[in-house]
Amino acid sequence: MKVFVIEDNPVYNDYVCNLLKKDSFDTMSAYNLATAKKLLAKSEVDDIVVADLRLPDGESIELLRWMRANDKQQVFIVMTNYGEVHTAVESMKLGSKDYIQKQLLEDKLIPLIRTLQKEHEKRLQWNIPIFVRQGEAYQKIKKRVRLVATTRMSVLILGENGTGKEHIAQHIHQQSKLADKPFVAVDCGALSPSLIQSAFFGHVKGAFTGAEANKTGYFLEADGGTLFLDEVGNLTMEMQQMLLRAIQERRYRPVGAKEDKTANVRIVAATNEDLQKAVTEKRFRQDLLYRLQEYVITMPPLRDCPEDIMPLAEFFREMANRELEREVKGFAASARNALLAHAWPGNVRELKQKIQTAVLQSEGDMITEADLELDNEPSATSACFTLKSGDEERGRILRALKQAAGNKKMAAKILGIGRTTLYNKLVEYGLNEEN
Ligand SMILES: Nc1ncnc2c1ncn2[C@@H]1O[C@H](COP(=O)(O)OP(=O)(O)OP(=O)(O)O)[C@@H](O)[C@H]1O
Repeated sequence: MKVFVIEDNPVYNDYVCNLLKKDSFDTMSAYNLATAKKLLAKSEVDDIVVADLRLPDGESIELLRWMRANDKQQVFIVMTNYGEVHTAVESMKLGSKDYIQKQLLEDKLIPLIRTLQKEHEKRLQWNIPIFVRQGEAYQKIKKRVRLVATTRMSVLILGENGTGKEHIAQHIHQQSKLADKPFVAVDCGALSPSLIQSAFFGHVKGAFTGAEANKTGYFLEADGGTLFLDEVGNLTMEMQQMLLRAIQERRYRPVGAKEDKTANVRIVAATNEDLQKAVTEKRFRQDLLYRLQEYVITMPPLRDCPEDIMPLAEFFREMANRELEREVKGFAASARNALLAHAWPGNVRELKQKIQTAVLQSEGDMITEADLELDNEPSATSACFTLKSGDEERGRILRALKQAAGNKKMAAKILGIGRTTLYNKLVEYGLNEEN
């Protein structure tokens, strides 16, 4: 998946691309409509276009029209300045997905793209095969899933973006007694604050302007089954209060209704945020957090599961071969090393994307390091090698050494730390002799 940035000001174009690259998105730039059309001729269905409203050779709405006329249905986001919102809204009638004010771009662009990406994944979700990971950390998670699945306890799944939290939520549902009932996933970050109450609880006809018929909310849709609250840290305080009541008292009231309904769902929530910190900052209710975290499952970042990287990569290679009708047979040694050394800030999602791109670009039987387009500088995420307990840190170092077959330079790269730091840690943990 790539993001096409169409913006005539080169400095601003670079700024947008860098913002996206920092979050491990691939980008392509165009500075006018003509080049944009040329680039888009080779776009994939899951690509996204972010375009300035006005370009030197026309308006980006023209580009959108051209795309739709040429059966290019990619998501289109318009960037606007103050005062241009009206035209942007017009563009949405033509099928652009959203618009974003340039003044708010830094905060809004990445969350918006993530939401759109997830919507795309969701449309494909039920066709997606899942690889059963065998790594040590993952085995522990499977055990925790098994233990909690058959209870009615609320589960909070923690972990960085792309670690597979939603899959775990689905496993919990599938292994529960509610498996034949619905699993409803809600992206709490994507809901408009003005409609959120109705989205969760539904509304009755005439409850507010535009409420032309009764609407079923997520609670009723998931009745008897599992309600999965993704990015739960993004809920407004008001919504948190209503959710707490629904969970605690098992009752909720549809907007405009005269009576309560019974809430009969099991709640599984996920977040990549430190919710305890959000509580301290008064952005999240402590009482709701207690309710959500009756049982906690923490997904490790992919860089902490080096033994899973190659099996997952092989799995995604085969998937990509099937989807793209290619016959790429494996990975060259340098590509393997690069995969193992990369810090994977975007976790499994990033690995999947990189492999898909590599399969597409590969010219021979084997994927090369260049096909992967990895930037192997230790990333900001991997650099924060701050571990809570010595045992955990020791374990991570041992796993990295095992994965790197004892090569300390490679192990340091996998851990995202310098070689000197690794040597110091080996001495500290008495590992310098055995390794
Ligand atoms: N074991 C696996 N086998 C196959 N694909 C996987 C596996 N784990 C994760 N993925 C893929 O990685 C991507 C991210 O997974 P998922 O949406 O579950 O992560 P997440 O932690 O919920 O992400 P976010 O925090 O962004 O919501 C999806 O495309 C998913 O299909």
